[in-house]
Amino acid sequence: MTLVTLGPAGTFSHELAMRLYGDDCTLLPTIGRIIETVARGGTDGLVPLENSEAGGVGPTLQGLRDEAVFITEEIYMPIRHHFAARGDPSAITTVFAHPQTHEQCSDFLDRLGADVVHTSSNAASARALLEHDDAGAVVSLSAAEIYQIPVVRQDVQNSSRNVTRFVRIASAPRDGAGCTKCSILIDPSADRVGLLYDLLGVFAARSVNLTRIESRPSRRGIGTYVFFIDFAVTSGCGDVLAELHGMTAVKELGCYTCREVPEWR
Ligand SMILES: O=C(O)C(=O)C[C@]1(C(=O)O)C=C[C@@H](O)C=C1
Repeated sequence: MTLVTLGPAGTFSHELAMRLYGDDCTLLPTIGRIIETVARGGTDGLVPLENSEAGGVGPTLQGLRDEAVFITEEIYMPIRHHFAARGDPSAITTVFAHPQTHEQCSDFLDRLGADVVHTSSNAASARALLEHDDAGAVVSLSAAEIYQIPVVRQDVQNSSRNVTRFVRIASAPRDGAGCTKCSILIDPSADRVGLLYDLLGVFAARSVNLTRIESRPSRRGIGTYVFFIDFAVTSGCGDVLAELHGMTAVKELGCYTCREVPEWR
């Protein structure tokens, strides 16, 4: 089966897809298109979900909310960013960087003081550099190698423990075997006193451990939110889901296995 992930060649998503699943990848330019393609069926996808420094990846959270896709595996990968430049690095006035990368390398980029131009991926940043003699770009090592651009400074990420959590997505949920975590999206149609307290109380009452909660705008106007919730698989999970369904709108985003990949090089 071919796997769809973020292109062009040399993104972290592409690098991880090749490490885990081999060469058979279809590369698309946006996360939104990857998720739409997976929802149509026939292929799985690999997308970034959150980063230890920059938090949730907006287009992935949006796609999980809007499309009929399910998480089937989560993968944690350490992320190292490098600064590449053509020409004199001290004369650079423009740097190409993906928005997530910008946040993960904000200390370095702020100190550099150049204008940051956002791109659609780290590989797109490397490609943009090919067309500009006097610019810089923040790129992955694979992108620097593929597009043959010189790295002038290694490891420009804010934190040496920079990790991105990727998810494999499919058009159908996986069966429960071996799953360690589940994700849901809660969309409370109306705000009321104690709503979040009541929702979280359902987990506490069954001793189910919440591993993440993230609120995102509902897109129904300012001040209304939806909640992305991850929780560990334990015996009380089925009861938690049944109870939540009785209280509010819940979208089940899948239960999945977990793996961590080591730093590559
Ligand atoms: O642009 C890439 O290389 C990607 O694979 C995307 C992405 C992301 O959006 O989080 C993946 C890993 C890093 O956190 C930075 C960028």
